[in-house]
Amino acid sequence: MKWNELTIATTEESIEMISNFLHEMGAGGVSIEESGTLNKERDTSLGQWYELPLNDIPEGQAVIKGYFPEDTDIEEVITNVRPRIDELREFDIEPGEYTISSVVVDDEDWANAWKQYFKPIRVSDRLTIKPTWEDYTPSEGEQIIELDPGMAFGTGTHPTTALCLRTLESVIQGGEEVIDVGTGSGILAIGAMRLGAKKVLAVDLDPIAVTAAGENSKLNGLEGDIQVQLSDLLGVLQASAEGSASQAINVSVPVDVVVANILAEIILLFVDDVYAAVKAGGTYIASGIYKNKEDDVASGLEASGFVITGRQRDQDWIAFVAKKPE
Ligand SMILES: C[S@@+](CC[C@H](N)C(=O)[O-])C[C@H]1O[C@@H](n2cnc3c(N)ncnc32)[C@H](O)[C@@H]1O
Repeated sequence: MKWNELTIATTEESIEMISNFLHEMGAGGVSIEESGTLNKERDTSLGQWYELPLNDIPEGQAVIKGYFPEDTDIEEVITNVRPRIDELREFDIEPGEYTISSVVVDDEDWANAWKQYFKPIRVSDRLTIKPTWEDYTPSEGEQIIELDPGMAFGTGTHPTTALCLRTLESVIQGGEEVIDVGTGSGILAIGAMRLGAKKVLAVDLDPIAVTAAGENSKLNGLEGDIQVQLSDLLGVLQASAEGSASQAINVSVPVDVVVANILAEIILLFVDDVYAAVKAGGTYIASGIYKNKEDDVASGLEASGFVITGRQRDQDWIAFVAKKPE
């Protein structure tokens, strides 16, 4: 298979936002090269994976590459991404005199290259993410999330994912029913099960993610407990209530916990639907929120009736823990 490789040369401070834009616009993967990557801690890095710099990248600069399926209208992606990059200046993020270019590459050129940098990561007290191709012996009490993210988002290296896993660890007591919205590789659904949840309904709008999450659930022997559905946000719940869903869902709504690692704009779009889908006393973990949207999301959560009980932070990202009052 061939891919459109879209390369954006910009500043290090723009990496987080531009990587997210590329994911949102349908990139199957994003890679990042920046100056001095060799000296940086890999488990606190942003983006899907980091490459060692092949060229000399000047201090403070970065090269971000997004990989789009061959049939993508790449000119349209470029047209759409430019104003979003320019807008970063309004949030005090300076993308510099960035450049954008694209070439068509073969699958093999990139699809496997990143694997050598994806190593087992202890992401929280109890959870370790282990790539399928790595050998790893867990210590006592350590729970393993076996993962081959393929082209779906969710290796665990992104702060927004790590925040969700750490928060799930404090929220899941055992026996909960959970909905994971925007499951990507299925990493949060598997994490929730490893922490003691009873069942997870995992949804994503992207068919690549649905396939990856299904395969990863199987890899972990959890295909009977995690149901993966193609759904626009919580649309599947409505379809299920109306009797038009393709199959019965595996959780009883309202559920104990909803977790969503999606950008702030989307979190705000469906906050009332989440409120309806969570039990009184239940928890909503809302992640994917960049610092400039913190106040908007807090207001949106409170306006829908949630009480914010925690804000976890990692770098410039925030995950909210919100409770539905009893
Ligand atoms: C930031 S990734 C999170 C992946 C994984 N849950 C994690 O924490 O690493 C966001 C995911 O949300 C999915 N997504 C975006 N918009 C969506 C929507 N409207 N409905 C369902 N999923 C959506 C994307 O396809 C992507 O897999």
